[in-house]
Amino acid sequence: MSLPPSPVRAADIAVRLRAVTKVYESGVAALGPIDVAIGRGEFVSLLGPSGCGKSTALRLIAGLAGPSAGTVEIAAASSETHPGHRIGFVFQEPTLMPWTSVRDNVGLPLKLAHVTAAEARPRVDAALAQVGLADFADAFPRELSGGMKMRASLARALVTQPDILLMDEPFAALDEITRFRLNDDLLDLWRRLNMTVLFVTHSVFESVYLSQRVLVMTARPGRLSAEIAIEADVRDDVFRASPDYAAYCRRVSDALAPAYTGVLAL
Ligand SMILES: Nc1ncnc2c1ncn2[C@@H]1O[C@H](COP(=O)(O)OP(=O)(O)OP(=O)(O)O)[C@@H](O)[C@H]1O
Repeated sequence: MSLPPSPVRAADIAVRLRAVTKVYESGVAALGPIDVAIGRGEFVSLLGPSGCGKSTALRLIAGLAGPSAGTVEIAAASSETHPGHRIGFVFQEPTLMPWTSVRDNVGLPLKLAHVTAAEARPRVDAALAQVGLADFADAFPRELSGGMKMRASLARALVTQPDILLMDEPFAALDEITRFRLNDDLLDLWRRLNMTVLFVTHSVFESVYLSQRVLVMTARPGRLSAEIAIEADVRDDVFRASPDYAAYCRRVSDALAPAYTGVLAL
């Protein structure tokens, strides 16, 4: 089903996909056609069944792969608020180098960009402080809990001061309490750092809690089937327990249900 034009105004668009499709060399039609616009500073979740092309969509936006058809447009960053990279990427696995410290892991993107050690040090310290890991700079990944590893992975994405943060099911492997805490910390970072966030998740509850807009995808090849605005200014335990939250979760679940029709029979 094609959606009506996005409510996002053209001048405020950070990411726009026009008629994007992705067919892998294996012949798998993974995505699209898909048309979507993400506003500057928006927090948008992408929700859909396993294998519907969510990660593919993120990879196309990050430029890690090219579309088979259509265009992916990334707006220029505001150089004042985001002097660094355009895009940061947080993967489902923390993918930290086990043989070196948290500090070196977080500083890797700067090292790869040939930033001097003296210049990198305060930026790494700032990123670690942003995710609450200031006291663990010299620790090794094996000394960190799952949630702390994910914080380190988040810091590694933030160290380049991206204005678009792509997150691919980052909290899926964490226990619920840790996940809730990271959800709150992520929202806090999003507000403070003025980032555009595109967040992939399987969780209806997580998508409603975090997002201003939830984009629901069909089964593969993933297309957008619904777009649900979550109109709640405050996201906290009160919101999580509210009738509004439950109603939004119901709406998103209902929108998602058709995508699973037939999937279990495959
Ligand atoms: N590099 C690749 N080469 C061939 N096929 C691929 C490649 N990457 C992904 N696919 C296929 O494309 C489809 C979409 O994959 P993708 O990882 O984008 O889905 P997803 O929605 O993120 O899945 P999940 O929720 O399980 O992580 C799947 O059928 C997958 O097997």
